[in-house]
Amino acid sequence: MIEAQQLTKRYGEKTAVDGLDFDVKPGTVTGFLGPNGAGKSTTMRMIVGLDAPTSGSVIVNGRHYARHQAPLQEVGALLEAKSIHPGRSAYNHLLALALTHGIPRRRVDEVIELAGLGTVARKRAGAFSLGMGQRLGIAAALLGDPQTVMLDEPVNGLDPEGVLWIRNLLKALADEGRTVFVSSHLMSEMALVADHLIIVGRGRLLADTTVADLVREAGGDTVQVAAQDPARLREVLAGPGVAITGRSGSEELQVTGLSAREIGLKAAEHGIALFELTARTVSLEEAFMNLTRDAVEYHGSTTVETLETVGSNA
Ligand SMILES: Nc1ncnc2c1ncn2[C@@H]1O[C@H](COP(=O)(O)OP(=O)(O)OP(=O)(O)O)[C@@H](O)[C@H]1O
Repeated sequence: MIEAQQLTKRYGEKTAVDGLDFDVKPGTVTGFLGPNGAGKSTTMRMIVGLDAPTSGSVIVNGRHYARHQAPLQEVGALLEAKSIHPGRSAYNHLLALALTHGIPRRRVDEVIELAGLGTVARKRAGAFSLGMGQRLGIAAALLGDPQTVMLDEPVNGLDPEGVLWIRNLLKALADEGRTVFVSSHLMSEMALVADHLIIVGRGRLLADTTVADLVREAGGDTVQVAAQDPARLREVLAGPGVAITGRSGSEELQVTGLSAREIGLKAAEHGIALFELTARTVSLEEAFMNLTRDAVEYHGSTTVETLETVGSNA
């Protein structure tokens, strides 16, 4: 469990993290999202005591990181991959970490196996590809068999097989009851792996929600309908949990609370002709863009609207 209370970090004039309150709970994968410069890495650094908060606090498994007697056995973190002596082998790197933290030697072999590094474990880490370096960083994070695992951009540099491996690993860690906190810019990946999301922008909390709720709030469960007799269709669709909007005089309606299939069946039952029946799918990426549009620190020259137009023509 990670608990942040009014967590704040200022660097001179710059407020990198601004009064964050959130809990990361065990047993689920929690995604940590935000545009570039939103304060994710600074928050993660404060969680493991690499940066001190200007005010507020963050505790892991009930204590400040530095107060844990065996921190590697409490929190495993991947913050910067490849912060490894380039001349040392992966095995020796992990062994040195294990020996200095009271972790048995056999655990080194276990995490090497777990991270799929068996064939390269005796090679110099300096010659590792980005993906191998990520795997080694993850092996190091898991070395202490920690209750809380925190990974900053773990899929960065991994090939498709590696991405799948990470996805399964994160889910398995959460299924074992661990707290899993993971940042990524890859929304499609987050949609597949995370149950819960903490979203920040300009250091502030923008959302603490589930993937499903975020997508739903962005209009992800709306069905667009065009009918010959929209007034009659409104009557037959009305019911608990169903919301229908549409301009008066227009044959188009937007319906939430019913699937396209349910609407089609009801319309057929009452002999109402439909001209359109389209389930609106909103990706996590679109929902994220809607939420963070005003919090993006580094704007490119291409607007979201342009991207969407290009996408729909493709
Ligand atoms: N040591 C520092 N000194 C001054 N400013 C810093 C320092 N570290 C971070 N910042 C600033 O704090 C803000 C938050 O940075 P941070 O790296 O935490 O964001 P992030 O969400 O991890 O970004 P990214 O997605 O690009 O990795 C940025 O504006 C950054 O420039």
